[in-house]
Amino acid sequence: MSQATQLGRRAVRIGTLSIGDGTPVAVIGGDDARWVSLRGHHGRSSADEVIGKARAGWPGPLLVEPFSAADLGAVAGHADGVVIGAAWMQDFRLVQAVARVGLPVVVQRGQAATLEEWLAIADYCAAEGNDQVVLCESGSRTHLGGTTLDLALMRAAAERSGRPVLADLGDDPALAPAAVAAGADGLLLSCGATSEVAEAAHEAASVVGALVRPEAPGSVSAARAAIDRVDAALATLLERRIALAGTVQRLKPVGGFRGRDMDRERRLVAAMARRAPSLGEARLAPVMNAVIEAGLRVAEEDSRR
Ligand SMILES: O=C(O)C(=O)C[C@]1(C(=O)O)C=C[C@@H](O)C=C1
Repeated sequence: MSQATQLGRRAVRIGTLSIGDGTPVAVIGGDDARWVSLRGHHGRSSADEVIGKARAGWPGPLLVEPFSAADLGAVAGHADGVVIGAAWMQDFRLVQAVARVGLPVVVQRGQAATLEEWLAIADYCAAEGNDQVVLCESGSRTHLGGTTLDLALMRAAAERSGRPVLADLGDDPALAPAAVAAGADGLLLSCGATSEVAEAAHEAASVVGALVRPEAPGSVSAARAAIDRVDAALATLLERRIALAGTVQRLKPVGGFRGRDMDRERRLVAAMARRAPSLGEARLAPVMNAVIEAGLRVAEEDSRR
């Protein structure tokens, strides 16, 4: 997605969390926001109790998936946003009632819903005067069993609607990097996601996000947080580069500082300068010299072990 398309999109605020519009990829069910589902309780638990407990344990942005419209009073009192669950997506009365609460709405795509049907639910909310809608791709039933995420559909929803989109990863962070690369503004984890799952999703959001998503921070702290994500990507790549440079040293007839190939170094700096034109060859050369020498030192230390 081009930066222009991204910046032209309608960001949605859920409590203190902003989703879309040049903001970092959010992890919901992780560090950025939490959610609870009253569906899991089959409407048997008191909404007030379940939401109150969630609120007591988490001061940040909180979303709630209601079991029915009867829960919406409690939701309005304690939550920052409402999730319309995939199984409920075409319950038009519930959708209408949820939209009227006035909180931001996350619309999960029903397992068999088409793009048109999904986008129509967002329009339903807008027709009720609530345009704070985020679309969440929650997967379709397929021959693989369970549900299979359709990241192309998620991307099409973002492009067609201009609304922020989430990828529902449940308890499996394996597709987190792909979802971020496909343009997800946020990753939705299951309500009970473990800290390992949340950490993996957060890592993908930071590292892959830094590579593929331009951000538009508007404050020093937001710009520093964006720099931290870029540094996380840089460190990941540097670690990988050190390992590969070590492999070359072992494979070359003469490795280490003695086998240095300055012509190769000049060529790689020139190639990098094409991707980093603001630095250019002259400024990149000392940076890469330091990186290469650090790699050679690590390789020589490793060879002595
Ligand atoms: O390509 C090589 O021959 C390497 O040894 C790798 C490497 C590098 O880190 O990229 C390191 C030293 C050489 O002078 C050139 C490049």
